Amino acid sequence: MSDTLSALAPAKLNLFLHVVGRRPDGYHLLQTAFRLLDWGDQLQFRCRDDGQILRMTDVPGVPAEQDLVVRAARRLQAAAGVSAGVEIHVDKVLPMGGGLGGGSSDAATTLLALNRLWRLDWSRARLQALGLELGADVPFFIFGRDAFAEGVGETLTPMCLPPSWYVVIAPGASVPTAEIFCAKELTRSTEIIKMPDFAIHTTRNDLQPVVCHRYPQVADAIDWLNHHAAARMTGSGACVFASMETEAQARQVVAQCPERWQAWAVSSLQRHPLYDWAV
Ligand SMILES: C[C@@](CO)(OP(=O)(O)O)[C@H](O)COP(=O)(O)OP(=O)(O)OC[C@H]1O[C@@H](n2ccc(N)nc2=O)[C@H](O)[C@@H]1O
Ligand SMILES: Nc1ncnc2c1ncn2[C@@H]1O[C@H](COP(=O)(O)OP(=O)(O)O)[C@@H](O)[C@H]1O
Repeated sequence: MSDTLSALAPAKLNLFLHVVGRRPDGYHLLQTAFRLLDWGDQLQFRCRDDGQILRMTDVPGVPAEQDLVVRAARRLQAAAGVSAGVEIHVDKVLPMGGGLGGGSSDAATTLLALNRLWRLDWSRARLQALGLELGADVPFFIFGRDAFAEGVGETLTPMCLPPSWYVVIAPGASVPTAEIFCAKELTRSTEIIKMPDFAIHTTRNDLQPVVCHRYPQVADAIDWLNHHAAARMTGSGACVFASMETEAQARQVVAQCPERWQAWAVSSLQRHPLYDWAV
C-alpha cells in the first residue's frame, strides 16, 4: 500500500435548514438536507515515521495549529495511539466562512485518508463520532452521501436525490457561524417535519433572514439569482445557490454574474471519493 494519497474534500449545500430547538449547552437542534458537490479543496497526504503532523502549505488566515486538517490528524493519532505522522498539503479552493463546509470537509477527508494510510480500520461510525468533536458538519462528510440530518447534524439518514447542477455565488462576505447562531433575532422553533420535503416553498433556511439583515450583499446575491431560479443561502452563509435545469443553463447564469461576486457552475456528487475507505 502506498504511503501517499491525493483526495478531494467536497463542498456541501444545505438545501434547507430548519432550526427546531436548542440544547442545554447552547448548540442548536436542526433539520437539514445535506447535498454533496463535485467541487472542493484538494488535499495531499504523505506518511511520516517520526510522528510529526505538519501542514506543508500556507492557508491565509488559518494558522497550522488551528487548521482542521491538523486538529483532525492529531485527534485521530491520539485516539488510535499511532506512532506514525503525516505531511498534509492543502490546496484551498472553497471560500472560507461560505456555508460550504470547507473546513469540516477537509477534516473529514483527513480522517478517512489517515484511516487508510495509518491502517487503522476504524468503522465509519467511530470516525463520525470523533469527527463530531471537531465540528457539527464533519460527521456528514464522513457519512459520504446526501443525507437528511437531525440533532446538531450527527443523526443522518441517507437520501437519494436525482443528479443536479447548481449555481453557487460567493457574495464577498465571510460569515462566522457562531455569530448567526447567537443572534437574538434567530427563530428557533420551526415545526419538526417527519419526512424531508424539498419543495423550495415548503422549506427554508432559518439562518438566512439573520444573515441577510447583517450582510446586505448576501441579500443582493439572492435577489439577483432569484431572477434565474429559486435562490437560497447555504448553511450560515455567505454563499447562495440555485438548482438549474441543465449544465448549460448553470454556465450561462455564471457567465452573467456581476463581477463583484464569484460564481461557479457545479454538479452534485453521489458519493464522497473516499466513501469506500470506511465501513
Ligand atoms: C450551519 C451549518 C449547517 O450545516 O454549517 P456551516 O454554515 O457552518 O457550513 C452547521 O450546522 C455548522 O457546523 P460547523 O461549521 O461544523 O459548526 P461548529 O464548528 O460545530 O460550530 C460553530 C459554532 O456555531 C454554533 N452552532 C453550531 C452548530 C449548531 N447546530 N448549533 C450551534 O449553535 C455554536 O456556537 C458553535 O460554537
Ligand atoms: N482547513 C480549513 N479550511 C477552512 N477553514 C478552516 C480550516 N481549518 C480551520 N478553519 C476555520 O473554520 C472557519 C469556517 O470555515 P469553513 O468551514 O470554510 O466555513 P463554513 O463553516 O461557513 O462552511 C474558517 O473561517 C477558519 O477560521
